[in-house]
This record gives sequence, C-alpha cells and structure tokens, in this order.
Amino acid sequence: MSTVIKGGTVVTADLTYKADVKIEGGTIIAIGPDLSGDETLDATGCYVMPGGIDPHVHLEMPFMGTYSSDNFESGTRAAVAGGTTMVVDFCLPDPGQSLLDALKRWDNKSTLANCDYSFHMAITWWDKQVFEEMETIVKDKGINTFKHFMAYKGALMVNDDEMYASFQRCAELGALPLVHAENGDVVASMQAKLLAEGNDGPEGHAYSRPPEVEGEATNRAIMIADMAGVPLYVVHTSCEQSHEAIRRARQKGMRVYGEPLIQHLTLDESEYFDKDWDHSARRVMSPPFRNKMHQDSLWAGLQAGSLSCVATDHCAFTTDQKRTGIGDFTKIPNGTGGLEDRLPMLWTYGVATGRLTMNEFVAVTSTNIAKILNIYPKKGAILVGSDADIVVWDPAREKTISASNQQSAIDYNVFEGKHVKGLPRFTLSRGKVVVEEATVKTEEGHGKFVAREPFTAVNKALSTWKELVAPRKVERSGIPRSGV
Ligand SMILES: NC(=O)NCCC(=O)O
Ligand SMILES: [Zn+2]
Ligand SMILES: [Zn+2]
Repeated sequence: MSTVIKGGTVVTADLTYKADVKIEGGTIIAIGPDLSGDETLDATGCYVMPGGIDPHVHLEMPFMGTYSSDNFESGTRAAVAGGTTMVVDFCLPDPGQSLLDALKRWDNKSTLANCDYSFHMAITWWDKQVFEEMETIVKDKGINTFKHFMAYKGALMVNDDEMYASFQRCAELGALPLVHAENGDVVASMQAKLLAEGNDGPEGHAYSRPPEVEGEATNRAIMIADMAGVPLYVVHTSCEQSHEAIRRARQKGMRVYGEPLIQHLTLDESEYFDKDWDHSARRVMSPPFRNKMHQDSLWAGLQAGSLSCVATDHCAFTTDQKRTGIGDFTKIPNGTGGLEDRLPMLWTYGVATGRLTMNEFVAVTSTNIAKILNIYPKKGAILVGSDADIVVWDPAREKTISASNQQSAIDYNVFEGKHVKGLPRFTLSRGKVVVEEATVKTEEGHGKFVAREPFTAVNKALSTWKELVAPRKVERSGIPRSGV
C-alpha cells in the first residue's frame, strides 16, 4: 500500500520547495509534483520535514535510587506526538557490570518503543574487560557512541585517566565519545558546603553547579579528546563558558559538537527561586537552567553553527519522586521532561521569532545529528530511499502546553502554560501514521533498533590529520657519544 503526502512544502536542512512525497514499505519512493497513491494525506499549508531525532533521552533510567517514569512506550508516544520519530537512549552498565549484559536490559526495555531508537553505551567504570567489550559493542551491536559522565561522583562519574583511556579506544574503533561535562569533584564539595550552611532547598542545586564547573569540564574533555585524537560530542551544553570552549575548539579545527537542550534555551534560573518547593524541585536537572546571557549565547551558537543539535535529555520524574529530596537538594532526582515539546517550543521560540530559519530548524532537530551518528540519509532526510520518518508540520496549529493532556506519564510539565504555534498535523514513523493532529495512533513495539556504523567521514578525516602531524623521530647521523 502506498501513501502520498500531498500539497505541502518540503523543508530540509538545505532546501524548501513544493512537492508531494510518496511512501511505500516504510520508505520514501518518490518526490515530485502530482503524485498519486492508495492513500492521501493532505499537507496543504504545511511543511513536510524529516521527523525529529532526539539524541539524548533516558527512558526508565535507573538513577538516584529510582527509575525515570517514562518508559519506552510513554516516552516514544510523547516523542511522536511532538513530531520526533527517533530517540537515542543511554545504556548504563552498573559498576563492574559487563557492557553486553547491560545492553540486554536495554534491549528488553526497548521492545515497547513506538518509534525507532538507538543507544549510546556509557562507560561507567574501566578495566580490560570494558576495553575489550567496546569492540563488540561497535562491531556487533551497532553502537558507535560512548558516553562519559564527568559528574555524579560516587555513581556514574569517571576520572580523567579512565576517560583518556576510553577516548583512545574510541579513536581506534572509529567511535564518538560523548561527555556530560561538569567537574564532579567540585560539585560534590560545593554541595557538602551548601548543605552544611543549611542551604538545603532546590536552589542549592543551582548554586552547586555554576557555569564555571561546566566550562572547566568542557575545556578538559576537549583537550583530552584532542590528545586521544578523537572527535567529541558535549551533551546538554547550557552556558557561555562551555559554548565558548566548543566554539574556540572548532575555530582551531578541532572536531567538537555541542548540544543545547530546549529547556536551557527557553527556561531560566528564576525557576529555582520559586516559593513553591515542588515547582523548583521539578525543574532540578544537571546542568541547571541559566540566565538570559547564557540563553542568548546558545541561540547564537545554533545560528552560527558552533552548536549542532537541540535535544531534551528527557528524564522525567514525578512530583513524589522529586520529594525524596525534601531537606536535602542533593537527593532530588535530576532530570526534566521535554520530548513532546521540543519541536513546538523550538519552532515557537526559534523560527517564529526569526532566530532560526526553517532549514536551520530541520538541521538542529534532525539532519545534523543524523550525520553525526552516521545514519544519514536513512534518517534526517527527505530523499528517495530514506526511511519515511516524517513530520507534516502545520504552522497554524496552536496550543497551550499542559500536563493535563500530555503523553508523558508524569504529573506536571516544565513548560506548563507556554503557548506554542506550530504543531504536527501528521507524524509518520517508517510510513505509518502514528499521529493525526491531537489523535495518537501508536502501535507498541513498532519501533526498531537503528544500528550505526563506526568510522564517520569526520573520524576518518581526524585520524588522517593526527597521523600526518604525529610525533616523528628525527633521524640523525654523527650523533656525538656521551662523555666524549
Ligand atoms: N540531566 C539530568 O539532570 N538527568 C539525566 C542524567 C544526565 O543526563 O545527566
Ligand atoms: Zn548529563
Ligand atoms: Zn542525560
């Protein structure tokens, strides 16, 4: 059976043009004028864009003594409701646990997915077994990205020596290291000091994680990646200090990517000073929200190309879960939601305000990350042969964001009350219509794992360059003998 998306304007990362799009067997089979098929979707007045790819989500994540509340079913249902058609979650081995055993847990959880997905593998500890298993993860398991937490001391955090060893291994395997860049030692020490001074409310979370701890860690990770000869992807870049490090590195020719979150772009630190404890605690995430100067820096980075992708870090905890931290902000589970709202919020605050063009919107929500993850043009494209992961975007549809009608399983929404204009008319996941306006028609288990090959063009270019400029012994004749 074939489907034609008719009468819309195709918008990709580099082109805007009127055309129909024909789909069969889950892929795009034709693009052009006057196409016909068995079924027609009316795209009049709409933009036909690659579905969003969210490279940073945590579904049913074991974290801080609990699990994040959206699983692969509700999380991917929220994703498609907002026009996102692929998510990438993080497989987190326990300390001492085999990477392959951890992956089995993630394989089991993800059978519920309503849209396609992939995994990053986290390096949470280091020894010979991890070194060896990384090869299997890349060559046999279709994972070409490894995450390193520079924060969460005593839990997920790795030290510089472990990170350097892992980055070198990534270079050999043609993989891409990711970092959560915050100085975990400094954060832990500041947390202890704040608590000792009686500063135990959610605002203490923001005080303990100033932009400097993020800037320092970002600089450190960039230098370590450069010495290991590997590209680097910095997740949830939230502030000018971190953005500046990335911008400077890129100007010097280093292969570094930065990923701001929709939360950091549109919400600010005043959320932590609300008199309502629940309000502030619900917004506790790492790094915390920043002020307007940092937000302007992030928007500028998306415009200038020094920042590459907008993600959510969707890691949703209920109010009850957040209340574990009453009397001690360090126990508030870190994380916020955003999967359903990323595209509408970015469109409303980015495209409608003139901060981003429509093509830049597609680039930072889909195409750039597809290229970085080495799944372009299967994903992130409207091309013949690409997967039919498509959002038919209606710039005239509007709503006020509310937890009362969201897909996420939690009881609040950090964007509550924000008015968005620009929403999906249809979302298609590999050709299946999973959303039609406010009606969600997902099918649990429809989502498939997307395997990703190592050695992107950027990996290859960087290793060629590093080989060219590697230290070389100077051959000398007539070397004097010592003592003569
Ligand atoms: N970001 C956050 O606060 N929670 C999820 C885990 C992480 O990405 O650091
Ligand atoms: Zn993180
Ligand atoms: Zn995260």
